[in-house]
Amino acid sequence: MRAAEAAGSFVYQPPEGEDQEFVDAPQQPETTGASGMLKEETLFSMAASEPVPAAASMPPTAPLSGDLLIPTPAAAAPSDLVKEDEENLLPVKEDAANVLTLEEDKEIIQPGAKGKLALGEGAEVHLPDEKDENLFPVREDEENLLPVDEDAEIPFSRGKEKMPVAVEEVDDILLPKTTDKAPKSQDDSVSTLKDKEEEAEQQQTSEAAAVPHPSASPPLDWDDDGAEGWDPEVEEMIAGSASRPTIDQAQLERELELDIEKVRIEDNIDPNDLNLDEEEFGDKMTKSVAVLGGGIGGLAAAHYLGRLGCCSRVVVVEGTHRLGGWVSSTTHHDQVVFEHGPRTLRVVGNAGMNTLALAEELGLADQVRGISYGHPSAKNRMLMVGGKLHKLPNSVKALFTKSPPFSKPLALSGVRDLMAPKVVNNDESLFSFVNRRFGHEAAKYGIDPMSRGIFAGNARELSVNCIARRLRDVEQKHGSVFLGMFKDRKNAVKPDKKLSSNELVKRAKREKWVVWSVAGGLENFVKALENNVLENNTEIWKNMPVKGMSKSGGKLVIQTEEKELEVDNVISCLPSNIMSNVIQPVSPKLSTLLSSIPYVTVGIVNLEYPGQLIEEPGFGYLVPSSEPNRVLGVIYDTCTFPQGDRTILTVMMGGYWFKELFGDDPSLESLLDEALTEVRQSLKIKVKPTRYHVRILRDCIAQYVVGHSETVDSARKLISDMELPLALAGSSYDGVGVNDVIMSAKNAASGWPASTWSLVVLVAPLVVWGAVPAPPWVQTPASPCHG
Ligand SMILES: C=Cc1c2[nH]c(c1C)Cc1[nH]c(c(CCC(=O)O)c1C)Cc1[nH]c(c(C)c1CCC(=O)O)Cc1[nH]c(c(C)c1C=C)C2
Repeated sequence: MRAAEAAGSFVYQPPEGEDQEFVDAPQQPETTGASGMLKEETLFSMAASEPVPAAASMPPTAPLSGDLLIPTPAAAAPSDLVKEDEENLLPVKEDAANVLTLEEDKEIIQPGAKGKLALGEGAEVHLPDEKDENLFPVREDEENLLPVDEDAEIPFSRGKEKMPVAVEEVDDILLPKTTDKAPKSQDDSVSTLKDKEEEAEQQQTSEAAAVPHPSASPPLDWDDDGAEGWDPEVEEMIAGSASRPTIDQAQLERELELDIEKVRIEDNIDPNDLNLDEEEFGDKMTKSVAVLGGGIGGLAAAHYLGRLGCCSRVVVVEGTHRLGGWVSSTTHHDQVVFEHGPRTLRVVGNAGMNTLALAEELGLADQVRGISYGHPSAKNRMLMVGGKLHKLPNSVKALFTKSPPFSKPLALSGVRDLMAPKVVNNDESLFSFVNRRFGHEAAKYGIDPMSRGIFAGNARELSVNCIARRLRDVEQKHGSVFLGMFKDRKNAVKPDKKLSSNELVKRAKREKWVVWSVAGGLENFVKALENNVLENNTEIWKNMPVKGMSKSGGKLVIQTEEKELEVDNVISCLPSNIMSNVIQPVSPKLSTLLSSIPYVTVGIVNLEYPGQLIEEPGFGYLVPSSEPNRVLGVIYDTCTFPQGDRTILTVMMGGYWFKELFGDDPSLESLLDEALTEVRQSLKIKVKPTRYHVRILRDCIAQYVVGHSETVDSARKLISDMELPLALAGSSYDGVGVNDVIMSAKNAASGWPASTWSLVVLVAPLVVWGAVPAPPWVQTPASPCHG
């Protein structure tokens, strides 16, 4: 269960006869995920002639699109729309642990908003009023234009002209813990703070701002980081294409101990295939396993357990009515898809290949849509600096040319790295590392926006040791990153041979995909995973938030509101902040460690406009934290996957700066206003969106701050010392990307002790996202995006 999933959702359905006023009124209820699966051409090459339904064509009973914040006891509703009066609230029962349960299938009249609410998947609501007919007409006319004058009030402003706000909040109602960082000083303006920080950072050239973590242990040796043995029979087993192997455990152990390095380099082991020795495997045949959390990690863990066929019982325990966690897609009545969380998956690296292989296994091969290396979305990554969009250099030649906002050719950063002195430390921030090795601009316009695009986080706090460990390790070993990567290239993680030979992976290589998604939205991946897991006789308990855990002999007992579950093993794919509460009765120390991992909240606004409005096609743009813009970045969704003659954008905001910029509890309308202002000012899009969707993802991305590796290692060591039959998996520990989460779940399911090894995969997104093309040392044959 994810924090957000505890919130539940509902759909607003206006009374008959009123909805025809809305141009975005769907002709049939919107769906999420596979239930709204699209045909190939629908999502990715929707006929250009397909009109956005006009107001007059709307059937009277059509539900309206848009989402509404869910008023929960733990998270005060940030929208007037639901705060207005008590009667507007959904009928809920609040249980002992402050968990909101929605009474499904009920419709209630919402007097304040002239409509009735009905529960349903997709958390949709639209609150019409008399003025709605004026909103969002499809035809272009004067009224569609937003005022150009920046000071002028835009027609979306709250209190002026009431808009049919389509909003939704996904809140952590189990643990209303806010870890967003407040500004260091309430009195200091953001820019003053930034100026001071920049001054200090510019001076800091050879001194690392190493911040040793209180529990810091000596850095792990890279070479110990995950390579053990490999047995082809075992690999066959985990791949599901062989019957249960007979393994000579002693021989396997000898091989593991004697030749770790050789095996790793020459045979491309799949570390996930380890630990399936006969004894343990035989043992597992009778074991029951609870998988906590039905996000992508929990489902993947259940899938791999099912594939191993080694457990007597597998139960996925999910706290909400839906699966998939932050992966969430809405399919509208006209088949237009909005993504509210992750939307594309990387191909690069073993973790990338593993997800592709999983997609194939799930029967999704012909639903997969790849974006090739030469595609504008793959090539054109932009930065918004000084109110202007700057394309990041995307060729080797461009590295030797001065390209704004960089004041010098980027190649000079490499030269600087060759000369900058090595600084010995245990860990430091990403910003500090890049600043001292590659210079201030590389930090300011490179790692800073990248950290916002991946972690929605602050590069000045994220850990280099954890996120770009290999770069730091080679610096420590060889004194320079470039030199070190070159000298150390043999030790780079090799592409897994078995994964490389997967048909879908081969296709991705052939077609040089960089990223991919699934027709109808990424949530269809979740649905396919769910179906697969159910076929394997895994039980899925929904609406069953985990309240606590206790030990019973060698077993663990999972407590939910309704029942208890005693199992031999537990794989927790819960976010660490939730798991921290669950594990408290078993180990307060473990609970404290887990609660120390911070999270950030992201505001997501999907905007849809008629026609093609993007002048320079690309993936979208990121905004460095030094810029005054109030958003993290904007994604050009329909540049990546066109959906007919419309432009769909996603504006991302908040993250580390959420509270500082928007307060604890901003209204969803205010976030919509922020998004529209950004799009108007930066992209000069002045027409009204025809459809939009606002969502706040509370505590959605774990922040791997300086010392994170030590925290995770300590947590896992404690579990091992206490001999708890528990594995920690998911985005709190081994990487925040979907690929990383799936790999982490696979490791947990196969019993391979998770370690910081898997964090190396995090280097890949940095390259994918880099201000520079991948240097030769990361151009592995498994990386089709880099040829
Ligand atoms: C909820 C918002 C998220 C932001 N980052 C992530 C989420 C879920 C997680 C994430 N985003 C990316 C990565 C690395 C690549 C990967 O592992 O898949 C991770 C872990 C990269 C990324 N960021 C954005 C997109 C469209 C992608 C994938 C495509 C690509 O690399 O080309 C956009 C984006 N995400 C966030 C922001 C602020 C942002 C801004 C434009 C936060």
